[in-house]
Amino acid sequence: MSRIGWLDCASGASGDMLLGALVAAGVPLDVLTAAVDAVAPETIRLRPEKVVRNGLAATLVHVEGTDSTHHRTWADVRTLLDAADLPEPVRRSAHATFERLAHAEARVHDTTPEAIHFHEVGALDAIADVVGVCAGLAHLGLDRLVVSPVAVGSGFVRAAHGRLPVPVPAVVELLAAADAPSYAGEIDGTPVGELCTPTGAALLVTHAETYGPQPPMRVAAQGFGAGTRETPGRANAVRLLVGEPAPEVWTAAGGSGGSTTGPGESTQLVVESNVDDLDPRVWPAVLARLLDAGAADAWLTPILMKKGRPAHTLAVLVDPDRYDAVCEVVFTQTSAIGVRSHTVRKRPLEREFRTLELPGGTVRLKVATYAGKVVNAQPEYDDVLALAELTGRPVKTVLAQATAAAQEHL
Ligand SMILES: O=C([S-])c1cc(C(=O)S)c[n+]([C@@H]2O[C@H](COP(=O)(O)O)[C@@H](O)[C@H]2O)c1
Ligand code: NI
Repeated sequence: MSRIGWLDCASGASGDMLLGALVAAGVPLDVLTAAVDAVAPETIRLRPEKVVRNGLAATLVHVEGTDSTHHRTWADVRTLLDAADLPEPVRRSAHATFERLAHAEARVHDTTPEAIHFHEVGALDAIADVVGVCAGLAHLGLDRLVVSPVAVGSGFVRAAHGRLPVPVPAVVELLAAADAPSYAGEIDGTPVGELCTPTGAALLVTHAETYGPQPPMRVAAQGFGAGTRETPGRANAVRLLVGEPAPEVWTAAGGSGGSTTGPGESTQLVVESNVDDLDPRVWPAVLARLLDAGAADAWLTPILMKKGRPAHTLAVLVDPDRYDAVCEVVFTQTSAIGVRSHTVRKRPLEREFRTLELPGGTVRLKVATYAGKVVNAQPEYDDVLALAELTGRPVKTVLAQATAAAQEHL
């Protein structure tokens, strides 16, 4: 089963906030501690605390310990990571995170990555943040991580470099190099300080596959990772959602993208597969089972496939909540070994059934209205057939009578 994650960075992100979000979303603390112990044995301790940020329950991970070295070069950090007993994927992503930090710092200070002296971000606790987050994300085994546009903050912050404007230059460089969208995240135009730190930004851009709103997903876990500060008017926390990807859904809210909606419009999926090796006698049963499984419609289109093979495209129109049931029918009743799907907008006319009184019995009439006027009135063919059989009259005669009677409803 594939897994995806979404990071909601509406209050920014830092290394310890991301650690908190991972723990809150269900990553065992031991996973993070093992990675931290590998780079800083007996020096750094992770202590989770349940806190409330603006009314929301969140996890604050305290990164505690002492570290007298505050000026590590990128080479020093690399040596530390290389010497650590870390799983290879964790080491690789920690490397990549610091490499991005080194390149960002080099651009800020107009020097080379190798010449960079990390200050705060080179301290052991920051290195622990990085390996802890890399280990936590590796543990989740996500197929993709989507990151929201990042609130970076505004105003000024005091750091080893002195008073820095927010977003701090390293954060700007990190996000710019990854083409990641960001914004101040101010409330009512009031400067909010530093919401996204360089370590947070480096971790985001190293792990993000793409940036944007929450992708369609079935959420299995939600975790808020708290920052140390309490910020008025917002929960100072980064949020992680973990779940299963869901088919893309078109939102019927209208507005964005110039979409217009009509009465009764809904989003549906068209699920398709090209099939060239099913005995054609089986298809009617397949279509019937798809309708039984909740499909709104199911049909076949003859096609000529690669290598000149005659085949059919099976297409199924279905509500997103019946998608799984339809896939089950396709996979168990046909020889298809995969399906593709896309979202479509469905606009139905209002319709109702009326009854036609005909010689020997009744036939249902399906009446469709548009803008309050009847635009279509069609006798139900199954009823016509049944009445023809019941009365022993030709089907064409009953159909002609029903069609004539339907005219009065138009
Ligand atoms: O350590 C370094 S080199 C550093 C660079 C910058 C620049 O933007 S340049 C900013 N800071 C500030 O340090 C603290 C801690 O950052 P973490 O990423 O370790 O959380 C933070 O306020 C940064 O803005 C450090
Ligand atoms: Ni710096």
